[in-house]
Amino acid sequence: MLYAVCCILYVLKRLDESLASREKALEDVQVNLKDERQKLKSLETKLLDEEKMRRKLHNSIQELKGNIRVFCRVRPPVASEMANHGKVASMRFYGDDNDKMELSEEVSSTLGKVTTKSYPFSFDKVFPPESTQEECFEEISQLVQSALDGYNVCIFAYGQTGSGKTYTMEGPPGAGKGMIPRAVQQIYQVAQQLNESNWHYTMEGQFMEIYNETVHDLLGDCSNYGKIKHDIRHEKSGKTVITDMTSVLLDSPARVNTMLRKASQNRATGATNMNERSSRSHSVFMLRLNGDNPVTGERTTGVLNLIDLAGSERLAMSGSTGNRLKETQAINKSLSCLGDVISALLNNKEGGHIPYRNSKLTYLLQNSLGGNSKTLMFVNISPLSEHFNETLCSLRFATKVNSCRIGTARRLTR
Ligand SMILES: Nc1ncnc2c1ncn2[C@@H]1O[C@H](COP(=O)(O)OP(=O)(O)OP(=O)(O)O)[C@@H](O)[C@H]1O
Repeated sequence: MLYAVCCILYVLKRLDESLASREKALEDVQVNLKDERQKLKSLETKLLDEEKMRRKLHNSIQELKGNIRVFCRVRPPVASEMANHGKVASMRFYGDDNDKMELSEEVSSTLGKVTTKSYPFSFDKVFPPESTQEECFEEISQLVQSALDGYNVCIFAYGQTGSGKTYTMEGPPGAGKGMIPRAVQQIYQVAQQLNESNWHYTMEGQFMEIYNETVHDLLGDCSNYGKIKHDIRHEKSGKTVITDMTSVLLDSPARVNTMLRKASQNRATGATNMNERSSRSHSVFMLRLNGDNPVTGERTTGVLNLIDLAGSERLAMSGSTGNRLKETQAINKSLSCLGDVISALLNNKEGGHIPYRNSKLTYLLQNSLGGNSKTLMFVNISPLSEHFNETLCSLRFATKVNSCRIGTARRLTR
């Protein structure tokens, strides 16, 4: 009996010891957990600080590069042009930063003496004919990042009909895909990474066309095309609202392809000849990026505008009548207003007048062409000799834009 009691006491003692050591282990685990939580919190704070610093540095770099930048892109000759014995103009590309080009032509004097006349140009970047879409996008991807960080960004393609504007902006599907699908893809990727710093993004896209100074919805019901009047309003918050314009929530990269297809369908509805129409209207893809950080309480709205402008060639006014004359006048007016706005920005003193209201295009882009925005212009040019004069005009217009340096961009916060 005594032996049994001793055994029970012994077992109880061992159990007691084991319990005590488990309690101690639990205590240790709790202390460790507290330490780990503290470490995690300080890492989170560090991550937030680093993200803030990244945004600040990124913006400083963009400002140093200039808030209006101009890239020149020369397309290669296409097969049909080569088959028709198209003559390629003499062009030279140089500069340590791939930022210079020279156009040359042979001119005959009245005495029959042939000399070479050269026209040198310098831009932020020059893309020769062999440049890929990937190379072009690499240069603009930093501006896409700025839109995510809450700045208004405007990227537009300027040039004569057939110079490669649509190819640059939308591009053929696959490896050649253009700036719009690449920008959306980058935004998805970066938005996912920024989730780790507690930033949550939503993206809404609108796609519109300005034809004859009238705004059309390219994402609405085809049967409504041209029947609804859309007004442009700028709210005090800096937001641009276009009334009754379809807005598409872009919650997966595949949506952008569906959206581009829909836009091209609508464009076809509005035109008897799609190519003809696309070169005589401006298309504007407006992507609004709303960022929300519940931890820091920060909210940002950035807008990325990608604009494929109407063909810039000087269309003969004489002989044009009816619709053609109206179209010609509308294109000439809006492109020259764009030049006027840029000149005004160039010469602007604080608070000076900028004639945004003189055309639908400049009014729509008001918040993306000024002190509160970053702007990039692709001037697309044809390589052919027969387009030499138009090419020269485009390069001169772009030079005017390039010498325009606008004020410091401010981030839009909601
Ligand atoms: N970088 C390029 N590489 C290969 N082909 C190109 C390139 N740029 C343009 N092209 C081709 O050149 C032709 C004209 O290009 P595109 O339609 O993009 O011109 P555009 O300036 O948009 O004309 P439009 O004003 O009529 O819309 C197309 O056949 C296009 O595929």
